[in-house]
Order: sequence, then structure tokens, then C-alpha cells
Amino acid sequence: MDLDHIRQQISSTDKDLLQLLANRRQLALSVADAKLAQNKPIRDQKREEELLVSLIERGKPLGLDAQYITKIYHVIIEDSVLQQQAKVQGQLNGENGPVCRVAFLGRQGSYSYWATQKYFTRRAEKLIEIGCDSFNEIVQAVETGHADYAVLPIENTSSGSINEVYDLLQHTRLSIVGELTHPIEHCLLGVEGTELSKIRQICAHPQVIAQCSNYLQGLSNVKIEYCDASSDAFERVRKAQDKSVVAIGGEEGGKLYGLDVLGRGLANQKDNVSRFIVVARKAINVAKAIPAKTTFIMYTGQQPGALVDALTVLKQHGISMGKLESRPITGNPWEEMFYVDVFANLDDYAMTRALDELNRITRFVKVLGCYPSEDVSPTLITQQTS
Ligand SMILES: O=C(O)C(=O)C[C@]1(C(=O)O)C=C[C@@H](O)C=C1
Repeated sequence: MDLDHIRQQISSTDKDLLQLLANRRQLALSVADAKLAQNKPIRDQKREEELLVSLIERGKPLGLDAQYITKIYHVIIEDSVLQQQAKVQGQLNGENGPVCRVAFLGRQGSYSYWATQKYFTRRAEKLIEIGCDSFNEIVQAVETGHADYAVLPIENTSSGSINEVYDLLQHTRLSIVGELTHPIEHCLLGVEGTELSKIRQICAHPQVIAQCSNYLQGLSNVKIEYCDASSDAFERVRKAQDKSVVAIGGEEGGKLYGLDVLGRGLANQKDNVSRFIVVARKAINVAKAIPAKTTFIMYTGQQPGALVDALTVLKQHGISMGKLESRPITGNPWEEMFYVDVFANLDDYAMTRALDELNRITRFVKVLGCYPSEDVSPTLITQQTS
């Protein structure tokens, strides 16, 4: 068989695979309806485990190993769960209309651009992109009604919390309505023919620079140029057409600007992942069938044990905390606002009780939003496979 012929067969098999994946997605969406009708949660890890075990058994005589099957099905099931969650949420809260206007940092190719695409393709509305130059501009776009939603990076596994976004949340009337995580794979990108040894200037967003600090410390005689977004860095390099000027950003984004990859894996952490939040003017409800997260801020005052007392309230109501962050309160030197993420639905009885009590024992509490948790942890096989 000649190469072209084999490739035709591969392409045809891939076409069939895509059709099968699309069919599977449709079936999963029908499952969501059935589950809602029966009052069942979307996620069923027992079913997932049974499915994985039976697929591994079926794969063996076909020469497909367990690891390969497990890896592929973790991706398929994660997609299935998130598609179902988006459908259920759309039904519960109603979509905004035929289109949704979403503000994000940068233009085509920025990390926030990809995160926005990923999140909003699950929804029925047509996405209208509103690229912005700063986090403040993004929030303003939604506050003024120019955009329906904003996508904001809030934390990263290499650089930690994004303080500017936390501070904006303290003063906005917007609510958190969603979250998503997105892998951030930093590459060094330049125009064709750029050589690593000749680089004199690196363009990147300050968050990117923080996430690649170890790599950057190892370079000498290189000027850092701060940019509004990775897409801005790409644009500058593309325009300069200078082989001593490079950008740091994602490979896919760089390609849109005609840039070549000179180096990969620049982040301090191997698993460099950012968590983004989605904010809107109106708060949403989260269906009981979906695991929910609630984020609130509180000012406890500075009396001894004040924070311990507040966190004890959560413990007493059996509420697990995902993250605790603190930021200075503007205008009140040395006083801190605490940001708390909990795994609970705002409508849960325990959460209502806990918030009532926190309102009583702290100086200030404000709920920033309740939203579906996108943390679809992979189901592990506990039973023995033969
Ligand atoms: O069978 C179900 O209950 C589904 O929702 C489908 C599915 C899947 O994609 O296979 C997805 C999520 C559940 O956790 C289990 C399985």
C-alpha cells in the first residue's frame, strides 16, 4: 500500500471517530434531561468506573492498553460532564438571547481568548468577542452593559493568585457565574530565522513574566518589554520583524501571528494551569444536580482569633473550603479582606445558616457568586481488572 492510500484510510477513520464522538455527546445531553427528570446528579462515578472497566476489557483483544483507553476516556467523560452541566445551567437560568458578548484580556491568540472560546462553545448562544487591554477595562465593559460576561484569570499554578483581579472583585457589583481551568504552555516565539543566542528583547504580559521567572533569570543582556496581553506581545514581534525580538505566549496563538517556536516549557511549574472566573451583572442559581462552589468575601476585624472563629462556622456546618486568600482593604492600612471559596451551593440549608452566622460574628460579608464547579476529577478504577 502506498503512503497516500494509507493516509486516506486514516483520514476516513478519523472522520468516523469524529462522528462517533459527536453522537456520544448528543447521547450525553439526552442523559442530562433524563437525570433532571429523575432528580439525579449529573456525575455518576460508579457508572464511569463500570464503563472504564468494560472498555479496558474490550480493548485488550484489540491491542489497546488500559492506560491509553483510560486517558482518552477521562477527556471524553470530562467533556460529557461539562456539556451536561452547561445544558442544565442554561435551562435553569435561561440564556441571554441568540448572542453573548464576552470581554477578555487581549485579542485573538491570547490565553484569555482560548479560555473564552473553550467556555462559551459549550453554550447555545453565538459568541461575540470583546478584546480588552486591562482587567479594569474588562470589568467596566460588563458593568456598563457593553459586554454580557467577562472572563478573568484569577490564579495560576506557577505565579499564584492574580491580585489585580482579586482587588477588582472587592469593588464590583458583578457576580461570579462560572469558572474554568486552562493549561498555559509558555513558548518562546519569534519571526522566521530567529536564533536563541541573538535575542535581545522579550515581550510578554507581566503575569507571564512572573510564571517564567526561573527561565528569565538564566538569561543575560535581554530587555523585558511588558505587554497588555500575549496577543499584544505577538503583534509587537510580528510588526518589528527583528530577529532579536521575541514573545512569550502559547504556540497556537503565536501561529496566528506567523511566529515560530524557539523554546517550550518555560513556566516555573511543569503543570502550568490557570483558573479563570466568568462574571456577569446578574447572579445565577446552580442546579442541585451539579456540584457548586460559592465565593464570598468577609472582613472579620482584627480581634484575636477572629479568622479562626469565622472558619469554625464553616466547619460546624460541614462546609469544605477550597481556597482562602487575603488582600489589603483600600483606605484601611493593615486591614485585610478574606476571600473564601467553598464547595457548597448558596441555596443549601447549611450554607444559608453558615452565612447568617458569619454575618453575625464578622464585620462584613458579601457573596461574590455561586457557580458550577468545573473540577471534574478523573474517576479511578478501584476494582481489579483481569
Ligand atoms: O451515564 C451517565 O450517567 C452519564 O451522564 C454519561 C457519562 C458518560 O459520558 O459516559 C457522563 C457522566 C457520568 O458521570 C457518567 C457517565
